[in-house]
Amino acid sequence: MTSKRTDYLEWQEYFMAIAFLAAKRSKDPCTQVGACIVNDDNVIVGIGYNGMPKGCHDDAFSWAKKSDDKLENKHLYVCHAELNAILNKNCADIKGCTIYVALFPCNECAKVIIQSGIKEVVYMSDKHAHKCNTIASKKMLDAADVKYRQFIPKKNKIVIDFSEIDWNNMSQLPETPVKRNKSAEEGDITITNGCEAVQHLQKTPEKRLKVKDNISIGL
Ligand SMILES: Nc1ccn([C@H]2C[C@H](O)[C@@H](COP(=O)(O)O)O2)c(=O)n1
Repeated sequence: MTSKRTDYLEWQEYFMAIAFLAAKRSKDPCTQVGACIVNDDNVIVGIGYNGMPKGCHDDAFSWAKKSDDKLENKHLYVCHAELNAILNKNCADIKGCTIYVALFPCNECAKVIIQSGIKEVVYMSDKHAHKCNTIASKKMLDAADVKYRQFIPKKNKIVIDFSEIDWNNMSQLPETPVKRNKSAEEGDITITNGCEAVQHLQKTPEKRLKVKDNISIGL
């Protein structure tokens, strides 16, 4: 029996990665934030990123942070990722859910989180911990018994490679790097990792059988 793969994403990695992927949609030139809301069955019930309200076009409103013209500062207008994730909810209510968010929620988001019934915040960065709005946020979350904890990922990067879907069963090649144990012959390849072998196979399909038969394993 072929066992399942072992390098799949764990739930928390997956949810935080969804939050980070959503952040890729943000037009904020300085800070892109994403949020992902999950219920007790590990079902995603809301996703959001920081952006201007509907109808307030991204090119019509300034993304400035410290403009002399106070009305040019984005903070007056931008909807935070947590707010958008809550407003984007795809179910009647999100009571008892967990929100995964890249940055610790500000005081305004804490209000919405509390009022929505979310019971836990999982965050990556608390870089504004010293600021009043974060201190106030924690004061309210604590008073409302909304738990919060930092997520420390096992891996710093998750790569989404769209070409992966095209791999055939040849991608089930040995995962550990192997080296050639004899002089290279035409068509031979050394598997330095399954990816390279698969890419080579895809480029030279006429050699597929030859290369497959002659793939060197071991040292
Ligand atoms: N928990 C958070 C914190 C921040 N944001 C958004 C709001 C702004 O677009 C940006 C913060 O601005 P900056 O750090 O550049 O002053 O990040 C959010 O959505 N959720």
